Amino acid sequence: MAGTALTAFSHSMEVTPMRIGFIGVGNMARAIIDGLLANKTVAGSDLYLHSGHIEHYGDYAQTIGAHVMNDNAAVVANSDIVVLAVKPKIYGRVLDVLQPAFAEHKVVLASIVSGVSLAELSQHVPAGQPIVRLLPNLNVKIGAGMTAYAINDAAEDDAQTVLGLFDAIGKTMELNEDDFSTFVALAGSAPAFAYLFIDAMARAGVKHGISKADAVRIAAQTVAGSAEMVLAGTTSPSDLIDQVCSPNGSTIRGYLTMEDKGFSSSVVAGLDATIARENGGD
Ligand SMILES: NC(=O)C1=CN([C@@H]2O[C@H](COP(=O)(O)OP(=O)(O)OC[C@H]3O[C@@H](n4cnc5c(N)ncnc54)[C@H](O)[C@@H]3O)[C@@H](O)[C@H]2O)C=CC1
Ligand SMILES: O=C(O)[C@@H]1CCC=N1
Repeated sequence: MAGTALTAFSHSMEVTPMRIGFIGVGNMARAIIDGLLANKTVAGSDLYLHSGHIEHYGDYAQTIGAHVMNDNAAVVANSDIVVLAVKPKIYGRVLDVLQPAFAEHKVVLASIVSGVSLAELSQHVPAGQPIVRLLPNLNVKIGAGMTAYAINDAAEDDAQTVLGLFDAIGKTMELNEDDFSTFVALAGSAPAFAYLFIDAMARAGVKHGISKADAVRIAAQTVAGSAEMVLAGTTSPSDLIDQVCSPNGSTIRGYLTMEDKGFSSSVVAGLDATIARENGGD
C-alpha cells in the first residue's frame, strides 16, 4: 500500500468520539488541535494535555476547554490515542518513563516526531504497542494539511481511529518509511518554502509601489489558485507554465530570468539540505 494516492476519506467523515492525549503542546500539536476543534471533529473536553511548562500552555488549554494533566503518564492513563509531539532529541527519554503506563492502558501511540522511525519508537515502548507514525504539516490548522503515515503490525486494527482524525484536517498518504525524509522536505517543511516564495513575490510588489499587505494578499491568492489548478486537473505544472507564457510575452521573460538566476536549482538544493538534515546530517 506504500506510495498509494491520497486516501479518499471525506472531510465530513464521522469520527467516533474518543479521548485524545497530547504529550507536548507546541506549534504542531496546537495546529492539529485547532484544526480538529474548528471542524468539530473533537471537542475540547475530549483532549488531555501535558507539556513542558504550564505557563506556556495553561491558558491555551483553558481557552479550548481541554483537561490539563499533571504528567505524561496521566495523559496515557486518560486517553485512547496519545499524540507524541515533543522534539526529536527528547522523545526517547519521554517514552522510557511511560513504559508502565503503556503496559497498563491500551492506547494507540501516534507519533509526529520527525525523523524517528517505527522501529526506533518501538524500542521505548512495551512489545505489541500499536504505533502510528505520522508527519503532518502546519496546514492541518485550517483543515488543509498533508500528512504521511506508516503503521506497525500491532496497529493494524486500531490505526483507522488515528487516521480518521488526520483525514478530517487534510489529506493523508501511506508512505514507505524510507521516503519520510523526502516527505518532510516536500510537505512538512515546505509551508516555510511556500511562505518564502509568497514573501519574495510581495517584496517585488512593494518595490513597484503596492503596499505589503495588498501584495501579500495578491501573491497568496495567486499561489493558492495555482495549487488548486494543479490538484483539480491532470495538466502538469510544466504544461500549465506553457499556458501562461504567451509567445514573445512578459511571462516568458520573467520565467527565463528566474531560471537564469537559479530558481529551480535553488529549490532543489534547499530540499536536498532539508533531506540531508532529516537523515542525520548537519
Ligand atoms: N512544526 C512543524 O511544522 C512540524 C513539526 N513536527 C514535529 O512535531 C514535534 C513538535 O514540533 P513543534 O511543535 O514544532 O515543537 P515545539 O517546540 O513548538 O513543541 C514541543 C513541545 O514539547 C514540550 N515539551 C518539552 N519537554 C516535554 C516533556 N518532557 N513532556 C511533554 N512535553 C514536553 C515543549 O514545552 C513544547 O511545548 C517535533 O518532533 C517535530 O519534528 C512534525 C511535522 C511538522
Ligand atoms: O524543522 C523541523 O525540524 C520540523 C520538521 C518538519 C517541520 N518542522
